[in-house]
Amino acid sequence: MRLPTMSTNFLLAPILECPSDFFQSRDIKLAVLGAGSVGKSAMIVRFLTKRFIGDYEPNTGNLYSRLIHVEGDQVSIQIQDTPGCIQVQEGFVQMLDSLSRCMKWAEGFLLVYSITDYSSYQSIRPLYRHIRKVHPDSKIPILIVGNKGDLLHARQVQTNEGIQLANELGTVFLEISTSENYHGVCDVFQYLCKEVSKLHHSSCGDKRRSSIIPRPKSPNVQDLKRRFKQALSSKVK
Ligand SMILES: Nc1nc2c(ncn2[C@@H]2O[C@H](COP(=O)(O)OP(=O)(O)OP(=O)(O)O)[C@@H](O)[C@H]2O)c(=O)[nH]1
Repeated sequence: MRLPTMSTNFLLAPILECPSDFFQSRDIKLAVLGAGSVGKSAMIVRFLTKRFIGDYEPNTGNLYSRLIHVEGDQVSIQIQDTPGCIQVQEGFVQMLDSLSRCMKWAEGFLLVYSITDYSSYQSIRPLYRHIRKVHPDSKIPILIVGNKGDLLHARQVQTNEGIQLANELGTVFLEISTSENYHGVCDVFQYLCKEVSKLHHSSCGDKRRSSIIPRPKSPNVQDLKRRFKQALSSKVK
């Protein structure tokens, strides 16, 4: 097969410079964080399998990869489950190195507390600040989730407190029950995937715009005629 000649190379150049993910979307990388046994693993498994599985080994940080549909498009997602052993001291998060690495890696975050555990709610603000420090770009999507919404008799965090916190931090908030409502869990992940995909598309648009090579100006017709005449007259001489 013949390779493209110079002129077709010129046409291809701007396209080849665009990263391949312009045509095929990149993986969506999400992290689920929360202090204590707030239901992180249960939420992820519920979203990916539709099943609520009650008992998990204390989580050491599983990474889940799946193909899912977001607004009709198939996308590949990776979800990092994280250990709940996050300590908050004087408003600052103490965490393992692996968790810090995960924070850098992720492009969208679910911050989960349990409505039955006030201290898990109190850790959301420091976690949020930590993410903002790692990602100073304010666009990174973060969603606050109050889980275990079915355990009303054991409620320690009022729905209003979740809403207020989200308003204060400028994020979105949802109260859900992983055990009782698959759709709530699904909404949470779908929302985050959509937000991350929007960012992918806008960043690819920016890269594409900056990678387009300006097209050389084509000589105008008068100029071509003049050069043609010149060439002819020099041959006649
Ligand atoms: N009633 C009720 N229980 C839940 C819900 N979500 C999770 N659980 C239970 O809460 C416990 C902890 O859930 P996990 O998913 O292991 O929590 P985790 O945040 O991953 O915990 P770590 O591994 O300690 O980080 C389990 O017994 C779950 O069955 C819920 O919506 N309602």
